[in-house]
Amino acid sequence: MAGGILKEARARQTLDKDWDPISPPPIDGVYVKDVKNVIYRGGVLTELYRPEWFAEESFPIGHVVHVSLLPGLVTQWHCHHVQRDIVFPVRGFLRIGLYDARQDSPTQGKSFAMNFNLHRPRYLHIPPGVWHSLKNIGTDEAVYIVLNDVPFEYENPDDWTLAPDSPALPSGLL
Ligand SMILES: Cc1cn([C@H]2C[C@H](O)[C@@H](COP(=O)(O)OP(=O)(O)O[C@H]3O[C@H](C)C(=O)[C@H](O)[C@H]3O)O2)c(=O)[nH]c1=O
Repeated sequence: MAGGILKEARARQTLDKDWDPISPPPIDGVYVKDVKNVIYRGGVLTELYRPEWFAEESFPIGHVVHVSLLPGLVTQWHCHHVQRDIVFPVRGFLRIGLYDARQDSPTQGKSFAMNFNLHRPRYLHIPPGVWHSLKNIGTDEAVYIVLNDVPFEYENPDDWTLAPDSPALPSGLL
C-alpha cells in the first residue's frame, strides 16, 4: 500500500498457530520445553522437574540451585565441560544467550538468544560445551532455578569462563 519513499516489508513469521517458534533453537542438544502451570484457589503451581520428561536421555538430579539476578545484570559467559544444565526461569524477565563452541558439534559456531518469563513456563536444556549467559531484562529481580546432573564441586567447579568482550563470543546477543 505504501508509495513514495516508504519501502515497507511484511514482518517475518516467527511463530506457528500454537505460538511455538517456527524453528527450534539452532544448537545441537539445546532445547526448550513448555510445561503447563496449574491455577488453583491458592494461586499458581508449576512443576519444575519430572524424570519422565527426560525419558529418552535420562537426567538424574545431582544438584539444584536457586539464583536471583538484579535488574540490568548479566551473568558472566560460561560453559561446563561435564555437567548439563536445566535452567528454569521462575520470576521476572530473563534473556538467555547461547553459543556453540564445540569443535565436534554439527552446529558449531551457532548462537541464539531467547526470552523467558513464567507467564509461559518453560525450561531450557543446555549440554556441556555450550556457552551461556543470562541477562535480567526486566525492572524487578529475576530468579531462575538450575538443575544439574552432577553436584557442584567447591574446589573444582566445572565452570569455565571467558571475558565478556572476548572475540570468541558472539556480540550483541543479549
Ligand atoms: C553453582 C554453585 C555456585 N556457588 C557459588 C560459586 C560462585 O561464587 C557463586 C555464583 O555461582 P555462578 O557464578 O556459577 O552463578 P551463575 O553465573 O548465576 O551460574 C548459575 O546459573 C547458570 C545457568 C549455570 O550454568 C551455573 O552452573 C549456575 O551456577 O556461587 C556455590 O557456592 N554453590 C553452587 O552450587
